[in-house]
Amino acid sequence: MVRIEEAIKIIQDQDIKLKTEIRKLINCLGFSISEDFVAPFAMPSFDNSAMDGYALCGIIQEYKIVGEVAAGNISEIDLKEGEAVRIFTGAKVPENTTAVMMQEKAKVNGDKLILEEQPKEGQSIRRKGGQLEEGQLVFEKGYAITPAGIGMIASLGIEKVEVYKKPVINLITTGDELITPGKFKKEGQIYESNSYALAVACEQFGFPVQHRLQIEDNFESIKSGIKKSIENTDILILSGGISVGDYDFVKQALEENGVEEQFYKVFQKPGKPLFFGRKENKFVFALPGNPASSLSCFYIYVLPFLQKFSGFQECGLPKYSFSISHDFENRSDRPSFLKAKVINDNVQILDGQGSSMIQSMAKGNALAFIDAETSAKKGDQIDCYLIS
Ligand SMILES: Nc1nc2c(c(=O)[nH]1)N[C@H]1C(S)=C(S)[C@@H](COP(=O)(O)OP(=O)(O)OC[C@H]3O[C@@H](n4cnc5c(N)ncnc54)[C@H](O)[C@@H]3O)O[C@H]1N2
Ligand code: MOO
Repeated sequence: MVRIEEAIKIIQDQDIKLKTEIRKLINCLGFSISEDFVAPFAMPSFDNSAMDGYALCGIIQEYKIVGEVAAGNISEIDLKEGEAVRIFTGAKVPENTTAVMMQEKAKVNGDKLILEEQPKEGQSIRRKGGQLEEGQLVFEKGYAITPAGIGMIASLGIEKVEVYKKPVINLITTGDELITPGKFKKEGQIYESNSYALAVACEQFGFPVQHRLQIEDNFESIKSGIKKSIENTDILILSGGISVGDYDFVKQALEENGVEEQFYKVFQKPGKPLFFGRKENKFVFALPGNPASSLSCFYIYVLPFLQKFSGFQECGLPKYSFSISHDFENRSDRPSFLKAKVINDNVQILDGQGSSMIQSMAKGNALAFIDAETSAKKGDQIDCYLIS
C-alpha cells in the first residue's frame, strides 16, 4: 500500500517514449506542441490603427485631410506636420503618424479636420511587435493548444503543427453481475455504468477511448482479454476485480501478461485497491469497480497520466482552496476525496459519500480533499479538485 503522494509521484516519474505527429492546425485542439514555438515575424507586423478615424501628423487642433487608407491597403503618403488621412481599423498608418483620433472625436469640414480633444502621442496606434517580436517564444514545448492558441498560431500564418500523439486507450470492464443498460435486468444483476462514465470522462478531456470491452469474471477470459487488448493500446484502463475477493482476477491476469506492478493499493478513500503497472511503453490502470471509486481514481491518477503521455506541460485537474460552508468531520481512517460542490468561493461536502454512490458526484463539481480522521470547521480552507 502506498500513500497518495507516493502514488502520484510514481505516475509522474514514469519514463515515457513520447511520439509526435504533424497535424493540420484545425485538428490540433487539446494536443500539446512538441517543440518551442517562436514567432516567424513580429505581431503586428506593421504599425496600424486601432480605430476608424484619422491618422494625424503633429499635435494641433486642425489638420488638412490629404487622403485615405483602408485595412489591407498601403498608403504611399508621407504625412507632413498639420496633415491627416482618413484611416480604418487595422490599416497600416502612414509614415510620420503621431497619433490616430477616433472619428467620433473629430469634425470634417471640406478637407479640414477639426479635433474635439487634444490627441496624445501614439494614441490608438498598435505598434509593430506590440504583441510579439520576431523570434520571440510564443508557446513553450508542452503547451496544450486551446482555441485561442489555434487562433494565435493561425495568425502567424502556420497551418500544420508538430504535436505529441495522444495515447490509444482501451477500456475493459469485468464482473459477471454486470449487464448492459437497455437489457432486461434479472435479480442480482446490476447495470454496467463504469465504462460509460470512464469513456466520456476520457473524451471530455480530449482523450477518446478506442475500444470498450466487457469480460466475464473468470481468470482465463480476463487473462486472454488483457492479452488481446494490450497489444493494440498505449493505456489500458480496467474496472473491477482488483480487490481481494475470490473472483478478483485482474491483478494476477495482468502479471501473467507481463505487466509489472508500479504500485498496488493506495491509502485513500475511495479507491484503495488501485493498481498501476507497465509493460514496456504500455501502461495499465486497474480501477476499483465501485463507480465513485473508479471515477475518482480517473480524475486524480489516470487523467494526469493521459496528459503526461500526450506531452502536456501541466497535468491534472485544477486545484484550488475554498472555504468550507459547514463543519465537517472525516471519520475515515483514510485520507478522503469527497464529493463536493463549489459555489462562488465556498465548498459544501455533499451527502452520499459511499464508494458505490455516484449521484452525489454527478450533482457536484469538485473532489474535496480532507485528511483521515480530521475535523474541518466552517470557514476552514479546503483543497478542491475541480471536475467540471
Ligand atoms: N475483504 C475486502 N473486501 C473489499 C476490500 C478490501 O480491502 N477487503 N476493498 C473494498 C474496496 S475499498 C473496494 S473499492 C472494492 C473494489 O473491488 P473490485 O475492484 O474488486 O471491484 P468489484 O468487486 O468487481 O466491484 C465492486 C462493486 O462495484 C460494482 N461494479 C463493478 N464494476 C462495475 C461497473 N462496470 N459498473 C457499475 N458497477 C460496477 C460491483 O457490482 C460491486 O458492487 O472492494 C471492496 N472489498
Ligand atoms: O476504496 Mo473503496 O473505493 O472505499 O470503496
